[in-house]
Amino acid sequence: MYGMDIAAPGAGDRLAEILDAEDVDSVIHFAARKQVGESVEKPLWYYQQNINGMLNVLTGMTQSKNAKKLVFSSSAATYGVPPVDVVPEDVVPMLPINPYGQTKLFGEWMARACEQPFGIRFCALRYFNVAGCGPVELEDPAILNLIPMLFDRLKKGKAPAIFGDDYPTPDGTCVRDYIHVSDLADAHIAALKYLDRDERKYDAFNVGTGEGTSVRQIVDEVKKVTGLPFTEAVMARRAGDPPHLIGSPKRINEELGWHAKYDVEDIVKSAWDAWQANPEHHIDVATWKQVS
Ligand SMILES: O=c1ccn([C@@H]2O[C@H](COP(=O)(O)OP(=O)(O)O[C@H]3O[C@H](CO)[C@H](O)[C@H](O)[C@H]3O)[C@@H](O)[C@H]2O)c(=O)[nH]1
Repeated sequence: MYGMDIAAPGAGDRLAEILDAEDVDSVIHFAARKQVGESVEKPLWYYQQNINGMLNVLTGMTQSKNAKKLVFSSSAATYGVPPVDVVPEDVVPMLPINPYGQTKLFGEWMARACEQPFGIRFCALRYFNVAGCGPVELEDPAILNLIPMLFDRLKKGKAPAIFGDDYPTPDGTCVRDYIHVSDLADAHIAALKYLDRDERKYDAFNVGTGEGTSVRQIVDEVKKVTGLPFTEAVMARRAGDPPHLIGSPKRINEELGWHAKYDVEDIVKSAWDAWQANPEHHIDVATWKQVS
């Protein structure tokens, strides 16, 4: 294990040394800032973090002897507000509506530009909304996305928040395509195998299910799974949120042979099991009361 700030000056040179010392042939670049709302508040910091991070990863790879395969964590946020309900990879125009999505789209361009001159083999996985947990020991302790944010409010006895219910969607709340983190992990293995092929038709894949779930439906699932008798609160919209974002999995199904195995119930249940297994997060369901 090597620790480093991938966005810091000189990180590319240091990375090249590590890649060669360990004889690495493939890189999965996960390290980035990923909060849509925060990116709207701090755009320059997002550009600094995510673009410099990608620049340094590519610098390290181009300088190294063997590290020429790259799987990049891209995002559904690259699509902005797509003109179709279920978005395929080749939809145009791609117009991200927040700095986070812009950094991911630009990251794809940067990697693509390095293919021909440096022999980088690249593929972008455009994650839709990753949630849930595999083994409970691998819980993501960060409270940065909808399901952990709902649990966190419950832990504090507060009403879980719905950010806006006046969107042009069936129940007025934002619709997303939720993908289990274990399915996402499998998609990376499939992508690495794909990069071994000399003939590759595509370099970007949605990691989605083609199914949309609204924030209110997730809240209802949380009620069912936790058994907690809470009342949610509707708050103001959050800046930078598209009304709906659902990914077509057709390309990744056909080209990579990847299919999602888990549904939204599995996602919420596995997230809750991991939350409850963590002593710092655990909620005593029998005595729980909503205080505000
Ligand atoms: O307490 C909360 C938290 C979130 N939301 C809503 O729930 C939806 C999902 O929000 P998340 O923050 O969980 O996820 P995002 O859709 O904003 O973003 C996620 O998916 C994106 C792609 O769609 C990016 O990949 C990004 O990194 C990833 O966090 C949004 O409508 C958001 O407004 C609430 O209503 N209440």
